[in-house]
Amino acid sequence: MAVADNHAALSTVLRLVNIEGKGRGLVASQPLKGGQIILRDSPILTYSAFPLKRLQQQGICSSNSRYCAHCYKLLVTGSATSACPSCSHPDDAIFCSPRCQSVALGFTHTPWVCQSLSYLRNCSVLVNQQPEERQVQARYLVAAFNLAMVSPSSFQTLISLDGGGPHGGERDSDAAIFLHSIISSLPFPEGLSAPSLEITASLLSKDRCNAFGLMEPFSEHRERSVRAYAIYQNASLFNHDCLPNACRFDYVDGGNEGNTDMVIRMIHDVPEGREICLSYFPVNLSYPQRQKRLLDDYGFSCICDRCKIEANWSHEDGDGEDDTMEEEDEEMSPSDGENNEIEQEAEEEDDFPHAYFFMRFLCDKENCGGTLAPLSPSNNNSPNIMECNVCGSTKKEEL
Ligand SMILES: C[S@@+](CC[C@H](N)C(=O)[O-])C[C@H]1O[C@@H](n2cnc3c(N)ncnc32)[C@H](O)[C@@H]1O
Repeated sequence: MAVADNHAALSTVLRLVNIEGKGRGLVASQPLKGGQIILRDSPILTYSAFPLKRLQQQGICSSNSRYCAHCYKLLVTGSATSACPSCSHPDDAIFCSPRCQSVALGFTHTPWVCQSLSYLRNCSVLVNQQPEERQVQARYLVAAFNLAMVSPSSFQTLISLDGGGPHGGERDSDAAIFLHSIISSLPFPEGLSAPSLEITASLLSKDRCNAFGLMEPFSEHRERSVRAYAIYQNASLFNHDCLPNACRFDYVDGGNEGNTDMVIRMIHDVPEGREICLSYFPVNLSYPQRQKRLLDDYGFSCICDRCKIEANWSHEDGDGEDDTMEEEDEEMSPSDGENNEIEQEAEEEDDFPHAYFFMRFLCDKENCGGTLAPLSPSNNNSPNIMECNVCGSTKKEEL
């Protein structure tokens, strides 16, 4: 059933529908081809993924890199930058160009944001006694309340996003109580009161369910980490599947305007009417890791076809945190006894769709774990060239 809402400009190839057990979702309104771009979306809100106080001296911070405080492009050492006239913090006030600075001062780095971030950075109970995640959540709340002031309609869009079901806000209730007490002391402009605890909790749940990480540049020698988070009005409507049929590309360090736009491309062909899903994390996570992430962050248990199969495997990694599929394969052992061979054969048969997906669409570059999708057929690209959405490498598909 198609749903009426304010996403009219969504895309001509996607239809917004209600899907039982998932809320809203997007389906193909016509047959779609592998590589086809089905959505381009600009963020309604972005914020830095770095804590307010980077603890580099203790080796805790994962990156020494600096990014433009507005568009999050990498700032190359020695390149000309431009700074906020009222503050000089290297994470929050350095811009890659006078243009970014001028847009930021009227929008993302207003005097109120500038003052609020300085205030929070001096808030000892936040920066010295709380986990780094809490500091990043505080940044997000500043960005969200600023959005309410500079673009009330975008703030309404943010509030309208899914927050992980009716109990979504409860997952962050401790964080909400703590952050609300701190945020209430921010210097809100005259005539504007601090938001209620309920709004704070609701905003945190929107962030948890909808923020996409803009990753730091790929390196074969370092863990992937996030440089900034971005929330998109339309890309937030894609539901999750552990074997997705579309994936996201971004080109944060490329291009000029719109470098934080998200591009969603089809991984393979699908018929009209098929739901289009992304994977909310790298596809090579193990079953326990995926289930934990989905329950903790998004509030649901995944029952996609891949999870139905993998639920019957034995999972020995108790904490479910560290192992990817490749590592887990070694740990997964069928139960002892004469049925071993039969179980093994059944597993291998059931595995087939996964094996095919991993062989064809999982990037095999060291430390990458990205998904491969064909280049867009509309740009006169040679057929069968696959591009990785993490490391950006391309390879010709052997058919
Ligand atoms: C980014 S939103 C996706 C759009 C959302 N369904 C809506 O109505 O706006 C993420 C939320 O969608 C729901 N969701 C996404 N994928 C799902 C799935 N495979 N099974 C059940 N619920 C899902 C969960 O409530 C999740 O917190």
